[in-house]
Amino acid sequence: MEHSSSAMLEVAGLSCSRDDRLLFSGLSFGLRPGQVLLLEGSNGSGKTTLLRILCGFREADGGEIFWAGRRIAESRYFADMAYVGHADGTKKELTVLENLRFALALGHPGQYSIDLALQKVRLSGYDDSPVQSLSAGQKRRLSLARLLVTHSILWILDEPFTSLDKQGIELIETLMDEHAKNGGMVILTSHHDLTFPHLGLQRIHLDSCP
Ligand SMILES: Nc1ncnc2c1ncn2[C@@H]1O[C@H](COP(=O)(O)OP(=O)(O)OP(=O)(O)O)[C@@H](O)[C@H]1O
Repeated sequence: MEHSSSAMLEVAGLSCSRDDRLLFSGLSFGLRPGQVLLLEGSNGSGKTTLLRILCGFREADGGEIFWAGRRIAESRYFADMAYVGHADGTKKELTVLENLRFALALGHPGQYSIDLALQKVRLSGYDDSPVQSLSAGQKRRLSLARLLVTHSILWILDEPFTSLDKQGIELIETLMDEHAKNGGMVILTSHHDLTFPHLGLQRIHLDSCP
């Protein structure tokens, strides 16, 4: 099915209930290259659930999601999108380097080499460390390096600031800004406001949906 919109990602009339509790319905928004969308809402309002629907891990009860005018299942969406969730998506028994090589083998090369990405997230020198020996914040930095070594247009980030120190928070904001300026898109959840003046920042507050 073709869908005509100027947005690259178009969410149309999405609804979802869990345990007979309506989380959202008729949720519609569009995202264009260069835009960042911040999903806000209180605990249990459905932010993670919405992200999991956007990642294809969960079916919505109603509505459609389009990527470049096509239903996501009929598009390049899953090749163009990268998700960093609560679990970080790293393999704990592998080393930092092995994790990044693994990510690269599954995706297309991104803007950064592995060395540069490790420098960027300040994990240089940890190449041969097993992930299970890293701190929570270092694991989060590794999951960001994964985003940098592979090419994806849409980053979907669930609470990316968790476990990060002040410098780590600034790093994510800088990376998101660079990604958006390069024509990428970001959807993130956060209980903290962004401190960076992202151009094209959109907000959706799930407590006010429906
Ligand atoms: N595994 C699950 N099984 C059943 N219900 C769940 C499950 N996970 C979440 N829920 C319910 O779905 C609703 C939305 O949860 P969700 O995790 O999407 O909220 P959230 O906005 O991300 O919350 P938080 O800010 O606490 O991370 C909540 O009412 C929660 O109880």
